[in-house]
Amino acid sequence: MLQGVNLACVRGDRELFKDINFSLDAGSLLQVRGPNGSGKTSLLRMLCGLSYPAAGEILWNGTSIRSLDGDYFADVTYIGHLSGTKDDLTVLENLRISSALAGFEISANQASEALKHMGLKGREALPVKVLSQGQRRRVALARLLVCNTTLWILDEPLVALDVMAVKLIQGLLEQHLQRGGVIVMTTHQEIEVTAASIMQLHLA
Ligand SMILES: Nc1ncnc2c1ncn2[C@@H]1O[C@H](COP(=O)(O)OP(=O)(O)OP(=O)(O)O)[C@@H](O)[C@H]1O
Repeated sequence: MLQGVNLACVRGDRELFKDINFSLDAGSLLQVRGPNGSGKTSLLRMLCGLSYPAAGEILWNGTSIRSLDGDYFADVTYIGHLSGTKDDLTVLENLRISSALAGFEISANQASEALKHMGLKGREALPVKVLSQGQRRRVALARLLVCNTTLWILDEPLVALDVMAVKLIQGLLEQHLQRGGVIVMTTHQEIEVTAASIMQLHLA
């Protein structure tokens, strides 16, 4: 499904990585690891099509993502390390608007259900600015419950989450993989996810 072929990344005058290769089939998870500044976020942004590799090619089902454009974006959910929530909008509005921007219009009821699942029942009408960091992260991650995409690209999804929320997200990741989804994620911590294939990519 997703292949990286001889990928290289240059930022400013630094080459962050080169000759990165991987191939992910349905049900596979790639965990990208490496020290701060090694290029994990840069790689994820490339895989989303938000930036171009300095060399190499990213293929989705055998076709370069450069030539797929909108068709590729419709298959991808990206949740960055900054949650991307809007402070002055309510929790409910944040989820509905971020979903709509990603191409999934959801009703207020669907959003409420997803937020309840994420442990945010009763907070739907609060502006996001009054939430804790972990609660903001939950709002961002609630998108995983309402999207219908094959490829999830997640930058540090577990940061700021408590033990229960980490378990919840790990459960969601597992379900996605069991359904034949593909996940690329960065995390500095160990993850407990059972999958047909879990690969690690270490950036230096
Ligand atoms: N547009 C840019 N111009 C110059 N340097 C950049 C640019 N974008 C990123 N960098 C640099 O590239 C390096 C890698 O950044 P990146 O965010 O990919 O690292 P990371 O591995 O995700 O780090 P962390 O673990 O701290 O999140 C950093 O030194 C960063 O400052």
